[in-house]
Amino acid sequence: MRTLTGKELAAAIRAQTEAEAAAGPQPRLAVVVATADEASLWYVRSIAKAAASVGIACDVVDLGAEAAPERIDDTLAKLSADANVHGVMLQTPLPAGASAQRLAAAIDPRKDVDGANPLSLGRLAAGLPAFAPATAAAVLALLDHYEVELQGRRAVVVGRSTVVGKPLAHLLLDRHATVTVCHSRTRDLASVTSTAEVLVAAVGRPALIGAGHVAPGAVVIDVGTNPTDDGGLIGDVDFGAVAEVAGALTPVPGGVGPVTTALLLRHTARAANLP
Ligand SMILES: Nc1nc(=O)c2c([nH]1)NC[C@@H]1CN(c3ccc(C(=O)N[C@@H](CCC(=O)O)C(=O)O)cc3)C=[N+]21
Repeated sequence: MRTLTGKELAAAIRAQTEAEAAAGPQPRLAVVVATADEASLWYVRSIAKAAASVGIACDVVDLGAEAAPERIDDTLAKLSADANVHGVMLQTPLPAGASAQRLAAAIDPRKDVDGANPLSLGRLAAGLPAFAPATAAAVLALLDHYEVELQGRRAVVVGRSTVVGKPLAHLLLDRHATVTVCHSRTRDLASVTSTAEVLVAAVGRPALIGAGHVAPGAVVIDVGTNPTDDGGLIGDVDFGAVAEVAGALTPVPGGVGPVTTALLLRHTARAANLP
């Protein structure tokens, strides 16, 4: 079984991004936060730290966990109109009553470095240039890095979220995989996931995918980052059990996560260099 780690790939992407960022005016990323969620705030700190390391300016705009949707909308619109800001990201989760899908429409698609605006998702589906959500892009980057063939192969995505499952299905289709998307209402999940040559778990349920869900030799990508009670992190895949069956598997932590952060910064550098 091959362990597909993301750390080296993330470092390589950051090195490239540092060079791209140095080629023009300093790229600037604005991260809008309206949550007290610990995992989410951890991600924001790690984005800020990684941005600094590659020469990208990062403004964290914290509106507080009680922020009204109108205030979030207004902030996204102002940042989108600010010529000094090249990338705008709205962190999730959001306060009750605020919809990420609705609010993301206020992000200028040219600055939409986490692919959250519905226009970005539509463009992605239509095969037009757009920023893909960094997490979905990270799955493809890992598969490419480890030279996993996609053309003509059966890919199964578990999870249909707007940030991962749906955009990822389009990215995989674009690469000529045969794609099936499963979700909470899928009957007999294991019978579907067992047909996968490439299996991606992106649901947010700790250890949902066990040995019985995986075909021998399959490539398994674990997108889940579920916090544990002891302050650790566990994926959607039962690593120990699936490692006995799979041909290759990404670890959590140290798999998709670091590549996600690196790609968000790459997108920001590219947004800054758009003609
Ligand atoms: N609009 C939006 N886009 C997101 O992409 C988004 C979001 N909101 N809200 C929160 C989640 C969470 N998320 C993570 C990204 C990287 C790691 C990551 O790099 N984790 C490290 C380990 C961290 C540790 O050890 O605690 C790793 O996997 O190696 C984790 C979690 C992106 N999210």
